[in-house]
Amino acid sequence: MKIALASDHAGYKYKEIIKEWLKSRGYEVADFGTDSEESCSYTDFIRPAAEAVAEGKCDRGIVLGGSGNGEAITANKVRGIRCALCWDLRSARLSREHNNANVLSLGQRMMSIEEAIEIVELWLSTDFEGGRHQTRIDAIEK
Ligand SMILES: O=C[C@H](O)[C@H](O)[C@H](O)COP(=O)(O)O
Repeated sequence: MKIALASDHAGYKYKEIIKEWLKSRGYEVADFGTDSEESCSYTDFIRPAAEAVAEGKCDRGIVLGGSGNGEAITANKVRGIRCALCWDLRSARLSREHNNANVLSLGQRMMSIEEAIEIVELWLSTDFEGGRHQTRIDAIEK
């Protein structure tokens, strides 16, 4: 599975750690930046990552910022993206089971790196339930 990864300066540290974690677990990673903790606009990095998922060049996306809010808002502007801002294991699990989220947004200022990796691991391994939830996703896409 190929993961599009992106952050702004406020999510950079976690992005780098999560990148190595993903590679160690056999995931292919496309890193869309940013490449340092120098202040920047998350839109420049998150949008191309979301587009890569929407275009099928990557299977899933993970975006990071200080809160994850602006990153989720940006990703969700791209048609076909269902980006979920997750803050714990339950929100991550439900974003897959009910929403078939194809992009995960996390806030580096909101959780420890251990919590972030636990969330990533669960999010990547949880399947969509389909059924009544697919009907709702179809309505969103229309
Ligand atoms: O929602 C946006 C993200 O959390 C950004 O990472 C955050 O706004 C960046 O803030 P600052 O420029 O103060 O580091």
